[in-house]
Amino acid sequence: NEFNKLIDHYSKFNPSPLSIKQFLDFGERANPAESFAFLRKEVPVRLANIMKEIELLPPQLLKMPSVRLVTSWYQRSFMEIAEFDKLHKGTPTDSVLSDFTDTLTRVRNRHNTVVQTMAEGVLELKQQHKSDVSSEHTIQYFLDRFYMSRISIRMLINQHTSLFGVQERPAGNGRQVGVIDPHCDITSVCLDAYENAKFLCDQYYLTSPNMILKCIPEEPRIRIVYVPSHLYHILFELLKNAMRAVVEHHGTEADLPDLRVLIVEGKEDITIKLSDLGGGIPRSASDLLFQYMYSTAPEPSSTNSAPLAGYGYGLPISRLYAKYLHGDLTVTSMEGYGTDAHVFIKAISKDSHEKLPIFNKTSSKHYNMVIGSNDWSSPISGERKILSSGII
Ligand SMILES: N#Cc1c[nH]c2ncccc12
Repeated sequence: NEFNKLIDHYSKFNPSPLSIKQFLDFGERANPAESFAFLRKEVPVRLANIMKEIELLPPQLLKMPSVRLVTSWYQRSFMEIAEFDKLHKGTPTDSVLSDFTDTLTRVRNRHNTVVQTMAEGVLELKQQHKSDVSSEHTIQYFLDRFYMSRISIRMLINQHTSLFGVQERPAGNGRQVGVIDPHCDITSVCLDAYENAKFLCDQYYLTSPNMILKCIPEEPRIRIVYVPSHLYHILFELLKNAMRAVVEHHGTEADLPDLRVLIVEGKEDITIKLSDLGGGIPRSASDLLFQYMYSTAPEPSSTNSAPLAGYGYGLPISRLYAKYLHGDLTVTSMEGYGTDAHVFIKAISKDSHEKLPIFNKTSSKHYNMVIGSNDWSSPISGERKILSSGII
């Protein structure tokens, strides 16, 4: 039908990753018509690419009420924006431009609860079906790409609406270009995140660890071209987890060991190390911190759910924010001692391009991949070999 033909049409195009420099140039030129000309095609292309992957999900997940709801939001948003691409070729009038910006705002608001709604879908699946290794792999692979796609589309929308939208949002220090700060001061974002995580920690535990922050070099202050709200999200999540570990390991009456944050400016990478003496977790558990299937647990009752409770989806999503501009996030624990989290950010803005999922044969292979038998020994000895022709 018309809808599927449109999805197939736009999914044939690869998403076009923008560099931070291009975002800045778009912003400094402040030309809404140029932004419109790019977005009216690029947003449907990115939506169609991820919608083709949604179709490849295990049927039992697709049937979940929450997943059906999210899928309906994507379909409606795709049609609304593809409409502009179809109807308004050439230079847009002012009213078309303001309608487009309003539509982008409506789309962004429609999708505000996508993360928790998908988590509910994963929970529904876990409660109705016994999860197996290959569907866990498929869901992990899909959700990383699905949430990365969502981060990238919301970035495009936020950049356009903050530059050209009616509600003047003079965010940040007034020198921001849209949602980007060309001189983002890492130390001040870190102090903001610490103050807010400390507030939550004090509110729940009536105590919280101090933070010692060190920069190398100390002067001049380390600044990057970055999206402050992304950096804040990452650091807030890591600081909450570190505080929770320290208070729960030492107890609320103890003299708590400080959190230590070290920010180092290298030629290629800027690294933020966040160390705590919160007793760490065993290696067997540290991979699980980033597993969506593992991190999805029934919501604890609202009364006793500690604001720092659970690791939820905060860590996997924080890692995606770091990866979005070709950085990374790792968590390394020494059980019985504490944990180091590292956030890696590209130091050179010309190395900062969006990292986007692409729907193609390679990505499709992940959805019908059956995890074969083990090619490494496991504790159970004497396992029989299984060949395609049967048991030997
Ligand atoms: N992110 C993060 C963490 C930072 N410290 C931690 N301790 C135990 C488990 C997770 C963490």
